[in-house]
Amino acid sequence: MGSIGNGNGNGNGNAVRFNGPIPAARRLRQMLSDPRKAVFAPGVYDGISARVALAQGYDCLYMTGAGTSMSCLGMPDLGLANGTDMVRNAGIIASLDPSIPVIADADMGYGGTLNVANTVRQYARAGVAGLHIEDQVVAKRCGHLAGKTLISREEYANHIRAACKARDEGTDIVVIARSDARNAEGGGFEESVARLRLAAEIGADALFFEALAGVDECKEAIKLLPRNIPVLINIIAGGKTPVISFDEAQQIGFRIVIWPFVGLEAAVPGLENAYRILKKTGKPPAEPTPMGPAGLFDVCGLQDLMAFDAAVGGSAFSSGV
Ligand SMILES: C[C@](O)(C(=O)O)[C@H](CC(=O)O)C(=O)O
Repeated sequence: MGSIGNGNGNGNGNAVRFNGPIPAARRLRQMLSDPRKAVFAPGVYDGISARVALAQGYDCLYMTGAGTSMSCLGMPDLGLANGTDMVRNAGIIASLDPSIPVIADADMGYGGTLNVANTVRQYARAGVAGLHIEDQVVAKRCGHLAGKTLISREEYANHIRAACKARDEGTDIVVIARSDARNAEGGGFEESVARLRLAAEIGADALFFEALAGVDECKEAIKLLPRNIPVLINIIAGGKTPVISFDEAQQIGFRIVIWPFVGLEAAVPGLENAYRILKKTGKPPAEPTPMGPAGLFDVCGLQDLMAFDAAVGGSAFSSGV
């Protein structure tokens, strides 16, 4: 069982071995080991959204799977992004600042127990600090949509066991068990509680109760789930869960707060507006003041890259850009 805060995987003889703990995962475990503080993780969906969020000084990021599907494939969150799409995006985001832990959506682990274990290994190798695995079928959908189908409790238990066993091969990656039972066919509040308790017994490091409906239900969930294990709340405007602030979530007892769509909700109207104005006027919008290529590239680390080149004796940028 991966215990929050110890920073060690407990290797198992036959398994694939890694060279040592992943710093970002260890950092996330440290953050989760302080019961007085919740982890604040804004959603990012690609390299530039991660850059913009990092510049604001967050100490953790959340890679949204829905956002990955939309930004990388132009598709809604209907299980169309596969493991390869997801691990690639997660690796890009996690590599931008390896000292800042990234919690990444890993959907249902993309198949059976072997796929789940492989997903955990690949995310760990990509530098992801934590990931969540849910109990929907492979043809999944966003947790806040109707018509979700669950795998059985037994199968879910096997998947969480597989994720924990892969984690224990020597990485510190934080395994977050998610249950979508609350608003799925044949599920319900009690079923989510039962599944998350089971996941905690198996060895999950944290729990994600998807689609909690209402503040009272949030409080009830915290009361019913094991005290010694962090619980994540997923806040989406227009979703099932009430939009509460970080402080309110923390007060209720949540230990990880994610806002998957905060960046996308800002970006999409901005893009729509810019493309509309360009089409209508034949010119890009004058407001906000265009940043220009260097300004945009600065957001993506241009200055650091130029400094790196100079530090190793290069002159590629000696007369500026
Ligand atoms: C958290 C989530 O898995 C995500 O991809 O960000 C989604 C968000 C969404 O599609 O509303 C989920 O809640 O299923």
